[in-house]
Amino acid sequence: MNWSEISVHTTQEAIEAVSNILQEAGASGVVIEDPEVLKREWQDTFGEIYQLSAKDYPSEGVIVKAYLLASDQIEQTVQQIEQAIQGLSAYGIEVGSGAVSLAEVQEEDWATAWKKYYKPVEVSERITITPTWENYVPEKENELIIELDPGMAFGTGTHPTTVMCIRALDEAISGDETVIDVGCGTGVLSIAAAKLGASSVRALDLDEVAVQSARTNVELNGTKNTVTVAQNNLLDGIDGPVDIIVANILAEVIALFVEDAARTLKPGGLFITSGIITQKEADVRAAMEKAGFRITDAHYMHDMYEKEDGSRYADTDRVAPPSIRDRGDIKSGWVCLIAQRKAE
Ligand SMILES: C[S@@+](CC[C@H](N)C(=O)[O-])C[C@H]1O[C@@H](n2cnc3c(N)ncnc32)[C@H](O)[C@@H]1O
Repeated sequence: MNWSEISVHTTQEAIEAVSNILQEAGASGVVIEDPEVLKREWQDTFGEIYQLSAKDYPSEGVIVKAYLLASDQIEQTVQQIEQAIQGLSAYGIEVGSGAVSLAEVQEEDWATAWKKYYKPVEVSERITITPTWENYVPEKENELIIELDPGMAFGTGTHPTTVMCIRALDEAISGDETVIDVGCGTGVLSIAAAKLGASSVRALDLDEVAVQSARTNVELNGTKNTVTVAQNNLLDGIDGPVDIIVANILAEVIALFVEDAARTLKPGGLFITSGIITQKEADVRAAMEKAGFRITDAHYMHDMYEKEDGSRYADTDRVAPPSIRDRGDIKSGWVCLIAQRKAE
């Protein structure tokens, strides 16, 4: 399989905004080549492993890279990306040259590109995710480690939506819960649920590549006795009742199975959903309430905020300060909704 690698030469300030544009164009993630980060944190610690050299990073500015399946439409997509990037200056975002370049990569190169920039990250109170090729040593007592090799499936564990789901699982699981993970990707949420203490987890995905990847990662993490992986469309043919359903999937897809989720959960059970952009939050809330859920909590991670003067800025911490959230002027970002099935 061939992939198109789209590289954008831009500024630190524009990273989040450019990443958003690339994701809207269909990329499931981005790689950021930032010489400051590479020089400061990586060369000393990981230099030998990653074998970084000057050609790996730009001499000035930042390169944001994304990968899309090669297609006849790619030139057109690149033009749209260029226009969207130039349009950012209208929001007060300095994009630098904003130059966009295109290259073809083979599947093997793609895997290598991700591996180079993926490092251990503490995603929740108890869970740290580390790539399989890192020799990570736990830094605190009771730290739970998930080792992942994402390969071609979605789910390095570091996307804001995945992080919010893991945090919600960390809060919800105290021991012996039964869990279903709809759209498991690499299996990261299922493995997290098992490590946190769930007694049984069903990991489901429609995509064969994801199913294979999840199986590999479940085994790698020693969670095979707790997690079963299967190819399945949403909750079709799946029986409950279970304590928790987690689904990091687009809002439009959540709407398709919200009633099945209610059917498959125990009364009082939790439906943890992310993959919802803020603009779709109200629709998902309405669908959940109609299906018999009560929304008990909502978490947000944002890519961009609007200042009072109307200009926009990217938030590098990716967490909305309450002052901004309360003013309701968030323009783009992700939501994680936690809903409880009402007792009958
Ligand atoms: C955003 S990824 C989430 C992966 C992982 N759970 C995580 O949080 O990182 C969404 C996943 O949903 C899967 N998916 C999409 N539509 C689906 C469907 N109709 N039934 C089952 N899985 C689906 C995709 O293949 C993909 O792996």
